[in-house]
Amino acid sequence: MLKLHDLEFEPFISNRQIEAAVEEVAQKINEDFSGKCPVFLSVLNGAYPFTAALTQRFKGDCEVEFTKLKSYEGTSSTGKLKNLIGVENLKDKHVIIIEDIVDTGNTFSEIIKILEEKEVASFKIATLFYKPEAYKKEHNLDYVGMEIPNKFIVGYGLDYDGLGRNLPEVYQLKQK
Ligand SMILES: O=P(O)(O)OC[C@H]1O[C@H](OP(=O)(O)OP(=O)(O)O)[C@H](O)[C@@H]1O
Ligand SMILES: Nc1nc2[nH]cnc2c(=O)[nH]1
Repeated sequence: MLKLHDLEFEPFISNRQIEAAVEEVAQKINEDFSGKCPVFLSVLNGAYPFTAALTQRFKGDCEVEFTKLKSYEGTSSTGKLKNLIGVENLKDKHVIIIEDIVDTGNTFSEIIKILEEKEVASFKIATLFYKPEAYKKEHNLDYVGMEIPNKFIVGYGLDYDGLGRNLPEVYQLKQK
């Protein structure tokens, strides 16, 4: 059992399972981007462990950039999105957006809108976790580590009001 602030969480996905999912995504990206020099665009804060694990497995030249856009407060999506920072110099680049999780898809679709204005050569999305039951958008997700049920999770980059990002495994909110 894990307690963060006022909430209790229970173990859900082991570090081993996460590593296996990262490996699978990395293999596909290596196949698709062989001989190319993609820009991995990591969406802070949550994507930092996935970004490190994924980019270290990339065989070849690549760039790694970081961007930030906030949409979540507490345990539910607020739907209010802020601006994207750090996306200069992407013109004519092959961009792979790295997310820790795609939930409603609001964050991802906002990023797409902004990238389309940046005249990138192409873009794909790689997300470690995906909640198909919560996803409200049409856009196809290119690389998905793991599909999960529509439950609030923490760990491996994901936080509950600032806590839990450092955990090497993932926990889910405990049912009351
Ligand atoms: O698909 P959505 O419903 O938009 O949710 C996904 C987003 O929520 C989390 O970010 P958050 O805004 O909590 O910021 P953080 O990564 O700094 O915790 C996560 O990292 C995704 O970017
Ligand atoms: N910590 C956390 N952030 C999220 N952002 C979107 N979905 C989630 C989730 O399940 N957990």
